[in-house]
Amino acid sequence: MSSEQNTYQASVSCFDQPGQLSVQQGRQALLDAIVSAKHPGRIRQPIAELVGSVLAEDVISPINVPAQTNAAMDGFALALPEASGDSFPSEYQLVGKALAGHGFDGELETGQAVTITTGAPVPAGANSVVMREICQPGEGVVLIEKPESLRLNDNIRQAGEDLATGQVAVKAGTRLTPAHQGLIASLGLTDVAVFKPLVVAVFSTGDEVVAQGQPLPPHSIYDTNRYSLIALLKKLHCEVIDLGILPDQEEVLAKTLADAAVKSDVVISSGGVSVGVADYIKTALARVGEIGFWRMNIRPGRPFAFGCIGADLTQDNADSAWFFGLPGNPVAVMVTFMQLAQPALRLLQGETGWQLQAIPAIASEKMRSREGRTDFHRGIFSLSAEGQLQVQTTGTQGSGILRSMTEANCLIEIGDEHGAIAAGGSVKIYPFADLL
Ligand SMILES: Nc1nc2c(c(=O)[nH]1)N[C@H]1C(S)=C(S)[C@@H](COP(=O)(O)OP(=O)(O)OC[C@H]3O[C@@H](n4cnc5c(N)ncnc54)[C@H](O)[C@@H]3O)O[C@H]1N2
Ligand code: MOO
Repeated sequence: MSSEQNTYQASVSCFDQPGQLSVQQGRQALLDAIVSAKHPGRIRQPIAELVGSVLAEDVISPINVPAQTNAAMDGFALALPEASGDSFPSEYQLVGKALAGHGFDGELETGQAVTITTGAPVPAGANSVVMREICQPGEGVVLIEKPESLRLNDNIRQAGEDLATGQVAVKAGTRLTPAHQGLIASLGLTDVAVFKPLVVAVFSTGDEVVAQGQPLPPHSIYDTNRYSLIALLKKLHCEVIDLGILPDQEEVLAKTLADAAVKSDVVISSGGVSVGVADYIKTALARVGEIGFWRMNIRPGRPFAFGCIGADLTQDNADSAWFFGLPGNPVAVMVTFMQLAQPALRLLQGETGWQLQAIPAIASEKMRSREGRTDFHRGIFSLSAEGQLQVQTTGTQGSGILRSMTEANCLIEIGDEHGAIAAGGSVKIYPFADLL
């Protein structure tokens, strides 16, 4: 901690971090601080409502999927002579039907066939399925137009080829997608164990910040940050407590933080975290908890603060919560949420193996930055005619210009090691696909 941070001492230490951090160090420090924190408890979640939840236990397949070996095409199931190499007869004796949901009870002898539909069980003795389009069914026989195209095991889906009984279908810690929901449904399960939603309390600060529906007095601004934050948190599947807009008063902020920690796992504020004479978030937090670190070499978002409210959060402590103090500028709020708060929130939700997706791209224009600081520009990526991933900025990059976020499809990162990037230089981009 810097000497400035050391003036904000709390009773119990969750942290052991030095002063101004790089983005990498800050992200790691957040993860290190919370890695041993308790996950929220578990609940059983019905299979129609799994998307966005984090799986709390491995899902083990109780059955083979598919349960039976079945046809992948509408046509005829054939019993080919196995020992005839690649040369098969063109005529087969038609002895019955196997329709989806209705099997054929007998066993085929070599040279016999049944009509079959996609998904119907392949009868015993059959070893190939041939598409209807290249067959001519007749009275008691079926003729294959090009017998040289026949292959053993063609168009047959083996029992258990998707999942075998006892196989791990989805690992604990996975954030569930529509594909997982479908896969879990295919096992016949009605519900699975997921982590309870993380409860996150959110408020805006500032005497100039006004709620929607009110007239806008001189020197004021409508509250933007609470709404972008609530939307981001809901996308992350958190349960949100909206604490509204708080005035620039240390006493009120300290009381709100302490109260919020009792009913939430995480508290996120915006504004009041810099060095202005009315910026009280840090002093308020110091009264009811501890600042882990404050200020990072990031733009936008330099005054970002992280800490805890109440006692040691590595223990099961219902009156404590993690705290993220995001800067007031609306772009800084979204950038610090995505780059810093998001990985920590996902870890607290029990999600494992998730990482921010950084992709190399070529800058289509000159981009400003400074060595020793990580800059995040709002960008629009596309593929060039040559198939090269390229990115341009959305134009003016002020930290209060939220339009830049709405026009972008990614953040462009210019790391600490770089100054300005010339057109044609390499940058990293973070596509918005995950959250926006
Ligand atoms: N002397 C210094 N001044 C500033 C520094 C610094 O290092 N030294 N850092 C600048 C940076 S960078 C940022 S970012 C801001 C952040 O400061 P705060 O977190 O204290 O934010 P505020 O001063 O409260 O507000 C900044 C800006 O954002 C507007 N705002 C605040 N809340 C909302 C909201 N809910 N919805 C919409 N807009 C909001 C506020 O009106 C201000 O314009 O500090 C710089 N200054
Ligand atoms: O870095 Mo602050 O976040 O620009 O406005």
